[in-house]
Amino acid sequence: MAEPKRCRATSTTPAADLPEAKRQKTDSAGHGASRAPTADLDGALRTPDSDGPKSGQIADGDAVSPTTNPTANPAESSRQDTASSRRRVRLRRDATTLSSKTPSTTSPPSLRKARAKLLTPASQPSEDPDPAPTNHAATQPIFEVTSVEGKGRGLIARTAIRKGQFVIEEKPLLQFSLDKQLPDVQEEIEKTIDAMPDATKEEWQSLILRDKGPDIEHSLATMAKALALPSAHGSGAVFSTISLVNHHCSPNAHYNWDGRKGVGTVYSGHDIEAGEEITVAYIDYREPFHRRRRTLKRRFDFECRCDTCHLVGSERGELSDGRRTLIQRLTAGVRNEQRIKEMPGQCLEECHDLMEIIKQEFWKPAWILLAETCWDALRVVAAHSDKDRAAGFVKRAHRTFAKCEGLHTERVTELETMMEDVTYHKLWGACCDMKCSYRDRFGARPPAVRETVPWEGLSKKERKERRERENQLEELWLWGFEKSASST
Ligand SMILES: C[S@@+](CC[C@H](N)C(=O)[O-])C[C@H]1O[C@@H](n2cnc3c(N)ncnc32)[C@H](O)[C@@H]1O
Repeated sequence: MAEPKRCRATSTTPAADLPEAKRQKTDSAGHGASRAPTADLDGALRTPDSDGPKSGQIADGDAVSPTTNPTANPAESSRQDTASSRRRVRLRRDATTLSSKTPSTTSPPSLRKARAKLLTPASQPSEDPDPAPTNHAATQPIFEVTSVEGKGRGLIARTAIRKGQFVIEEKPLLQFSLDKQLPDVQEEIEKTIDAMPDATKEEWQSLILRDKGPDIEHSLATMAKALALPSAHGSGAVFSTISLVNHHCSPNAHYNWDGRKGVGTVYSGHDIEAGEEITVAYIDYREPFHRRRRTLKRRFDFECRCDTCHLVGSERGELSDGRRTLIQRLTAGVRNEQRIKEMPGQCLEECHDLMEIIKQEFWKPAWILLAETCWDALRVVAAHSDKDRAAGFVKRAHRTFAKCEGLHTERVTELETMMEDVTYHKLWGACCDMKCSYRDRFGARPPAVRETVPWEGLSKKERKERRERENQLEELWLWGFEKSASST
């Protein structure tokens, strides 16, 4: 077994960054405050994909210049400082005019509780059956780099990794535009490599994929593309360790670009056993087999050897491909602005179906896809000012995204603001001028989550059953699907 590779950037605990996260939250709240609550749905509606690259999918966008450390540029950071102080001034102005909508500076108990839960250190025993992002790796490497049959090198878990556990965070060795033509990328990369310190150059050299044959070794651009994962504004980033994580079409971990820190992060998507390979998705893995294969060949020049691609017969065709096609179709449907406007009830039901199919297709739930569906459902109910459901979706989306991406991403910060006041959603009330009632749009109001019958006089067994039922109801309510709760 190969010597474990040293991972460089695993020492930042989420708790250590809390003050900075809070500052950003205030900024984000200001954004919300400055937005008209009845923004036009057509203009304001944003698909989650347009927020930046998500789910390991490479997004198209602006070019970025290659750099080994995007945050180290003093001119850039002073520009960011000026921009953020200008934003704070604007925020204060918004706060005076919209004082009734501005969240209090101290977090409400619900938010404090949620944060505290998510920040439970890994070393402390947690009561939470579904624990939150933690940072074991700071003290003990939780993976090793070793060779994996048919895939070259890969990351193998050394210890059991729990769902939502932090695996690694790393600054890229280099970044380059994914939109440019190969010769231009080649030039861009050559310049960056020339400017690298010797140690970084060596790290880059060690990444070179020998199995791609002699040609690829001569084409830096093709090599970099084969190693790159999405980063800021449609650029690709090559990492010393993260670029060694192999692809899987039902991955057990989630790669994300943290634009605020300028680092790539990996969090486990579900429990991973010691000895199991840690995998992420390089592409949108909701696609059916043939499309995934084409995209992987075109962008990364390899044929996937994961278990999902090795399914045969109807297991792959009718079942896996059928479900993934349906997942894609339903996802497009629930993000369609016209449908959100005209048939929100239907969209919400489809979000529910979507979650069920996602749970069926991925033998361990694909949490990031569930979180994105929750985010989609939130947009539907927010556009129609459904406060009850929106609060449930916000809570669930926050919890799940925080597990997949950590606490610092734009989306998680935005959700925290909404946990204080859900009407900060960009689309809040965008469809409220519609001439139909709440009942027409969503059906009857959701039933109360907690039963009002008193507990006195119940036997121990009855109390236990009641508690279980209430927990079940609460779980469904958290997902926002009260209708299902009443039908169970
Ligand atoms: C970003 S690198 C990952 C690290 C690589 N295994 C190495 O040894 O350096 C991507 C390359 O790994 C291999 N690879 C990754 N995932 C794979 C998979 N699911 N099936 C087959 N090969 C894979 C392919 O050769 C691909 O071009």
